Amino acid sequence: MIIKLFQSSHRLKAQQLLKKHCNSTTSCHFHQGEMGRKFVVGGNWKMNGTKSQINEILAFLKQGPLNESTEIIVGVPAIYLDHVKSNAPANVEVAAQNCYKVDKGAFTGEISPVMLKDIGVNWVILGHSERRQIFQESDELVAEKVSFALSNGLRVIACIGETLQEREAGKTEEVVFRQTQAIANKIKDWYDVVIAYEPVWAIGTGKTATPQQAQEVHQALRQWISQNISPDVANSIRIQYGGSVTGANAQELASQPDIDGFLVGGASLKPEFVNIVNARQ
Ligand SMILES: O=C(CO)COP(=O)(O)O
Repeated sequence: MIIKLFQSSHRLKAQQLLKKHCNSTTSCHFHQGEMGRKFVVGGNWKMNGTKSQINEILAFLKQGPLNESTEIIVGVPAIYLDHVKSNAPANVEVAAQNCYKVDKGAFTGEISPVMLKDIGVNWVILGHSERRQIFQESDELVAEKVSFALSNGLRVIACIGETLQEREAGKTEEVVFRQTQAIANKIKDWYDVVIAYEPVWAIGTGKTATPQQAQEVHQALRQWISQNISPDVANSIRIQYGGSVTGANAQELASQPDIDGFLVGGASLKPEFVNIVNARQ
């Protein structure tokens, strides 16, 4: 069962079971430090695609080839979730791009985690900077959504990241720690959370963070998580980088030790997404 959990991406759960196992036997060969984090690449389609364009994306995903050791998730506009869920290759998971913090009621235009689960969708992207900025979602609301989605059995890609102004004011770490703390205030278990670090200045601008800039933030965040949440969570949680990732820059970014995958916007609509999925050698 532990091995199965590892092969899926419930690594933290597996790690905790292993820890118990290691404490109860003297002949255990597993040690925490030996446990890698499964590379995870998400395609965030945002508000793009007609049914026929989506079928073209599904066709290149089917054609692949897609690295079997990478977990792949596509973030689909709500209206096409059911269609993509029914037509995506089996190794491609489907995510919503948002959901609300209650299960039903008078919330015109919203969708709930219960509805997502009902059509077989197991993932949701929450707190994307476009939700935070254009739709004024606060740290508090994002955290409430993360908590509610998790408690309904969804797995969450939780997005954080600083604006250009914040970076230039030297506030990058302060912002990403604050956004993560807001989530930490509302959840206990991080098994089903992937964090996407997406510097706002790199989103859709063609200005990718350099591998060093991204690694620096990922490493600082992991250290912060170790000190403020737990060393186990820090060791296990996957941190994706997002912001102008392309087939051309993915490989070098993927070689950084604290970059565990990507959340890809524009390039996830194109066949080069396959190269990004396969970027971790
Ligand atoms: O916002 C993003 C993914 O969520 C990144 O978008 P781009 O890859 O288009 O910069």
